[in-house]
Amino acid sequence: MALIEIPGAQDVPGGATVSVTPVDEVGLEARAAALGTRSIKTSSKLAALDLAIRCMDLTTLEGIDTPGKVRAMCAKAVRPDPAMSGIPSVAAVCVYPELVPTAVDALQGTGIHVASVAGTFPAGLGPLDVRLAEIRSAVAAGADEVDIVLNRSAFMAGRYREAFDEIAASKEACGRAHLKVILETGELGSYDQVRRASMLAMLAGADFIKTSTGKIGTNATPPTALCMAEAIRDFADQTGTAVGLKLAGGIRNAKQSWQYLVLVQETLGAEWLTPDRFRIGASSLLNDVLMQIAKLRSGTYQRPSDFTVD
Ligand SMILES: O=C[C@H](O)COP(=O)(O)O
Repeated sequence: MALIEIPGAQDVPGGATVSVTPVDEVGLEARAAALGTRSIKTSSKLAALDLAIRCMDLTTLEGIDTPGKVRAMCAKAVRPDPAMSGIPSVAAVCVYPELVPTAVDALQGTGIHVASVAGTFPAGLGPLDVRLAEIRSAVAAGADEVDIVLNRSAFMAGRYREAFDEIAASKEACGRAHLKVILETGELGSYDQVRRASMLAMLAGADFIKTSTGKIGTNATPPTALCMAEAIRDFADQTGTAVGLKLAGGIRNAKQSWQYLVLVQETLGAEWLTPDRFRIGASSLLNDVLMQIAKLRSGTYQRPSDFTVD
């Protein structure tokens, strides 16, 4: 059982030195595959899809995003399908800092959170003072949640203290806003590194750990999600602190979302299946979830053209 060696980590309020056990790659992939084949009853599927919407960060992170596009997305976040009764609102919308004021204005009074990718997303390699200023500015504009990217350059070079200190500084810059730390697991190279990065981010103060930016070829995968969920479980066991899990990148269909819900329930328990502890970040998932709900309710498929664009 190896320890992350972060000088002074014991001084982090509420923190402790956290052990990092090596990951059994074969066993992890086998467990993730087995969880993915669990059959779910129709009534449970409807409940799972309702939960997937309530835990969704409806996202647009394109260079061509406009206030008009964000306003339309916010309307969909509040009422995902005005034609169907009983469809909940999503948990949050996620936008670039530039568009936070638009989202805040559009969502006023709805209870839907505004999340923003601050800190020179998606590389997260701008000067630290620039990254921290961007975080403060997004929060000042009304962001409730900030998604930053782990400094993989420092982490992969073994400069754990630097990566840790940057997350801790970002947490401080967030003030009242919640901090999500994107590990960009597709670039970390091994499950051991995913587990180490998860532990480091949690120890540094992350409120959520998140798989991916959605900007590289490898996004959230079931084994990676399982690896992070197990790290969260072990961190909670060792420190008493419950950190949330956000799965993001390439989650496009309802089946993926209920498979991930099963994985989280089986690993972390039902108490993690709330928007406070679980999120799915997605730009193109909501319509498939709505289509599956309509199909399960009526027995027939609707056409994609019956829904507004995600
Ligand atoms: O944080 C969320 C991701 O950027 C969304 O990725 P996606 O566009 O593949 O759904």
